[in-house]
Amino acid sequence: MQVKVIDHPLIQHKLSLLRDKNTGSKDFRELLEEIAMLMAYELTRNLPLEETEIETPVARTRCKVLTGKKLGVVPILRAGLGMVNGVLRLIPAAKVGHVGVYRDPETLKPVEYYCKLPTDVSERDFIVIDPMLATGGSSVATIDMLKRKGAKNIKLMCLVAAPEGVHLVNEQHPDVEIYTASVDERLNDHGYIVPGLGDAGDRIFGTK
Ligand SMILES: O=P(O)(O)OC[C@H]1O[C@H](OP(=O)(O)OP(=O)(O)O)[C@H](O)[C@@H]1O
Ligand SMILES: O=c1cc[nH]c(=O)[nH]1
Ligand SMILES: [Mg+2]
Repeated sequence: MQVKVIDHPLIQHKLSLLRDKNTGSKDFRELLEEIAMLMAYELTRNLPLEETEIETPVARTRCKVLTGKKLGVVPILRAGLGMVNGVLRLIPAAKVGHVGVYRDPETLKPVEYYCKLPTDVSERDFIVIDPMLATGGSSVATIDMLKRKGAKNIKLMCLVAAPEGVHLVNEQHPDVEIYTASVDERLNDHGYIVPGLGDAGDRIFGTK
């Protein structure tokens, strides 16, 4: 199983608060955004730097700045929207694409309904974001879509993953690195992650 678990104490603490069924939508949204920002810090660890020369109030010096590599963030609607602002706080120059995929509650298969990406897809590195990686169907469908449009370098960032979803993404897209705050035990008979945190979209938007 190829997956990077980000086990920073701040992320783990906030994730535990998110899992609690008594956490309401307002706190859920705030915590999710904070965790997304902390996870983005880890995902961007290897961004390329270049040297430049600047003048401090004291002396001229050489120092490092980002090369300006083009990045794209792609939330999977709806629940992925809850992570966008956290990621953009660290990489504000990233363009945001949107992919609409929902999981049919009977078949658990992904249903695609929207796709709007930056025009220069093939020039960007992408981070696909969604709090939940359950069967993996929605993430695989989104990555398929991005690759069909020309994306070559994609990372997947989710909050909670099931082993089943990690295996499917590894199998279908072995080049895509998965980052998560937790690999949980399993899926239940309805395809929900156990222990998980319930339906992420409904908890963010208060729809249930
Ligand atoms: O790995 P999978 O088995 O595909 O399940 C995960 C997907 O399910 C949830 O979305 P949902 O279908 O509930 O849509 P929503 O975000 O609009 O609520 C979640 O946000 C993922 O996109
Ligand atoms: O546990 C799960 C599985 C799919 N989608 C969710 O929102 N939660
Ligand atoms: Mg949902």
